Amino acid sequence: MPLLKVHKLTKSFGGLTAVLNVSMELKQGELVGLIGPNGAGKTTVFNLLTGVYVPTSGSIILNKAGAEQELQGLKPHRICKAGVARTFQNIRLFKDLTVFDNVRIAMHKNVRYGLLSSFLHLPSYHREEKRISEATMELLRIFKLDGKKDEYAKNLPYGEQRHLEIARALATNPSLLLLDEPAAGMNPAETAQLTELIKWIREKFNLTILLIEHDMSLVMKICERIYVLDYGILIAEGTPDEIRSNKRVIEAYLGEDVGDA
Ligand SMILES: Nc1ncnc2c1ncn2[C@@H]1O[C@H](COP(=O)(O)OP(=O)(O)OP(=O)(O)O)[C@@H](O)[C@H]1O
Repeated sequence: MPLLKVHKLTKSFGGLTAVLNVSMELKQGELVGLIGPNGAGKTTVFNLLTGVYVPTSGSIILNKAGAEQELQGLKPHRICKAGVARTFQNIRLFKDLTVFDNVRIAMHKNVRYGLLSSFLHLPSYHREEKRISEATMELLRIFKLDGKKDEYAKNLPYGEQRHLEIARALATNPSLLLLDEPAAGMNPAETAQLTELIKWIREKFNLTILLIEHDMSLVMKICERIYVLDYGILIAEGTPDEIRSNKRVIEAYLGEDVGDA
């Protein structure tokens, strides 16, 4: 049973159909790319998967430990709780909070104390807060941000803000991670480093990853499969080699000489 099953997903905005009958499946542990020209509908697919938009039609089914859950129509926080986390094309951190608090707040999705014990500051509250602080620091160490835990997010260099956004997404303990253009704005050295990091976190956190990316060196290097969108329609699906040599994809998006990894 796939981890995620998307069936005939459609989203129209008035007269414009941004996504039409998109079906895709992600197996547990896969690292899959979603590519296509500007305006093809990639971010709209992410917004549908995370509850920012309600689909016009179609279904999104997440399978967790053998139980299927329909996600379409759920609010973003319910979808996050179900195990889907994301980053954004334009970084959306809590810019006026510290690096530590950005991650700590995301961890609170999984708190194990009730409102009453928090109000009364019972031992269970203190135990849980300690656990959250330790787990937050552990994540910051992984992303080499522990030395900057007290800095405001807005003061981090761009590349580190992108890392912090991924750390914050992981703090919600997802089974599916959606990365929207994680390499945008990065130089080649930063992109190479990010490529390794994405591979590594997949193993470490037992994740399934779907990523949107225009940097074909990254996509072709780490994705096992790739879906290609054009004008809201899936025009191809396959391995990096199949996509590289797909005539329709070359015409719509890649051009003749792209994609050597
Ligand atoms: N909220 C909205 N209201 C109206 N139209 C929208 C909305 N969101 C997206 N669109 C339209 O849907 C289409 C797909 O946009 P989308 O942002 O999903 O493309 P994309 O593939 O992510 O592009 P890019 O690579 O440039 O980020 C575009 O024509 C866009 O203008």
